[in-house]
Amino acid sequence: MIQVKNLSFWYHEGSKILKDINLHFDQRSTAIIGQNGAGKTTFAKLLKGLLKPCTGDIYIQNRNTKDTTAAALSKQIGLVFQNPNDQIFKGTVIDEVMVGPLNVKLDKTTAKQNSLKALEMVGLADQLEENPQDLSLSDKKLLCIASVIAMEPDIILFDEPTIAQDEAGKAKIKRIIQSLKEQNKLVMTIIHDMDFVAENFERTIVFYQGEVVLDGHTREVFSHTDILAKAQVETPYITQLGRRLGYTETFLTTDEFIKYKRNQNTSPISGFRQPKPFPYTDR
Ligand SMILES: Nc1ncnc2c1ncn2[C@@H]1O[C@H](COP(=O)(O)OP(=O)(O)OP(=O)(O)O)[C@@H](O)[C@H]1O
Repeated sequence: MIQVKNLSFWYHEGSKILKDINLHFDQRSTAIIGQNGAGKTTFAKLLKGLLKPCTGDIYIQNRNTKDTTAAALSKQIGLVFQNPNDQIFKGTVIDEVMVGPLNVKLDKTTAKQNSLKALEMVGLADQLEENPQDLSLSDKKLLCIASVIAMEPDIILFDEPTIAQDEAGKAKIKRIIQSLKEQNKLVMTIIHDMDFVAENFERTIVFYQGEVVLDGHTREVFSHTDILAKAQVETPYITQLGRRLGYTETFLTTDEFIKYKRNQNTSPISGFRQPKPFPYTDR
């Protein structure tokens, strides 16, 4: 789906933001993580074609981003910005979502059908005539997701989808991501929410000071606590809890941890005594 070859990028000569990145993206859902300023958003803008490599090349479904524009790549790759206000221009929800499909030259009927389908998917189908500026921040983010989905790109890249979302909002985004995966889309995200990464993404890539320091299955990546600490990235809460309890396993979800505990007869922590069942009998 995407090939990144020897990519380097700088905004100002002499201060490299991305350093000789080589990556290949297949269908696996992928999270890109790393401390503030590691170069993640810059990388996303390069993938979308909004910035061009200073050296090296990026191929989106075999199209070199240097030979095309971000607008022309819209059928291949859609970027949902971190701040919805960067992406909202129209006076009604339905008009806002139709901007993208019309720009990629879909006829009006198909553009409307795609937009209604996308709004249904994000749960905003009953607010077609609302002014986007009157929506909550959480719904504005869902609107921006719908605007990208309506263009039907094969690759959807989210920048911090869970910011400003409460638990219900996160659950909605989880369902949207799941549904996109079922449609064989490549779903990628830049994100600081490690619990969300662990629960939803098969592959994780860690950026540190413009370089890729870890790349692999999410469980494997979160098992490298030493490299993650150096890259100033926390592991998910449940992974930390498992480690602090003395387990060598890398747990990714609470359900996994509970299942493991239920199947286990003895605690691996030396000297740890299982609590005696009630009523206590040794007094
Ligand atoms: N338009 C720009 N001009 C100059 N420098 C920039 C520009 N945009 C970003 N930078 C710098 O590039 C570096 C990487 O920024 P980038 O936003 O890509 O990091 P990030 O990993 O996405 O960070 P965060 O997690 O805080 O969003 C930072 O040092 C930032 O200050």
